[in-house]
Amino acid sequence: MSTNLTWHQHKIDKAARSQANGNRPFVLWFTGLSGSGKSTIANIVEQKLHVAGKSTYLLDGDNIRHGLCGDLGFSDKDRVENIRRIAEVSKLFVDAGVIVLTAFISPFRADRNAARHILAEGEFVEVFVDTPLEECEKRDPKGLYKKARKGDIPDFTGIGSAYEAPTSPEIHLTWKGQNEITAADEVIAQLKTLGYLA
Ligand SMILES: Nc1ncnc2c1ncn2[C@@H]1O[C@H](COP(=O)(O)OS(=O)(=O)O)[C@@H](OP(=O)(O)O)[C@H]1O
Ligand SMILES: Nc1ncnc2c1ncn2[C@@H]1O[C@H](COP(=O)(O)OP(=O)(O)O)[C@@H](O)[C@H]1O
Repeated sequence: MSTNLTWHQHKIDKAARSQANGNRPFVLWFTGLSGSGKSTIANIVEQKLHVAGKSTYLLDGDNIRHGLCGDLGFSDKDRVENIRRIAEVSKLFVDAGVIVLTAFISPFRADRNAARHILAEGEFVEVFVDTPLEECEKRDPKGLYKKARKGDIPDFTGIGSAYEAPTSPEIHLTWKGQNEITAADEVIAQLKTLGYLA
């Protein structure tokens, strides 16, 4: 616990940086099972935002676990800390006036809610990539479900570790056989409806 600290108010603030960037900054928080399509869809959404002239940054599970969260594993405790750090980093990017996309399983409801409260009101947009376990397991892009079924990854999400589905996400992508481009288009359309994009 750090003590004897004083918060510094800088002359250039979030509003000034957002205006310079021409963005309303917020976090687009993708959650879903491994293989549900978080990274794939977030990548396409980021490309679309970039082409539209927005400042963006995509924080992706596997990448962040190579650096910032390289000391964390997949115990419940480590996943809680993983999500807390991602939320704090997202907050810094939002403060910089950037649209942040995050692609983490973020399996626990309480942690996603905690992340929401680390951001200011209206800055957290939860996107539930609702792809059934059977489909994720069929895709198995990294062969991890096969390993988990063999017992080699005992705490794998959806098999030996829980995934708590969001109850009221801002955007709910229910997979019904549509491809990733259609899913990304739906995210952009919903962001417009919700007033995040013009
Ligand atoms: N035990 C276990 N459970 C789930 N996932 C595992 C596990 N071990 C390794 N992986 C790989 O790590 C990626 C998930 O990392 P995250 O940081 O998103 O996980 S979490 O939000 O902290 O639960 C996840 O990536 P995605 O498939 O992109 O979701 C896996 O590639
Ligand atoms: N509708 C879809 N949406 C997203 N990904 C899809 C879809 N259909 C097939 N895929 C494939 O499923 C895999 C999803 O992997 P990934 O995006 O890494 O998921 P996650 O980040 O949730 O683990 C990719 O190989 C992608 O090409």
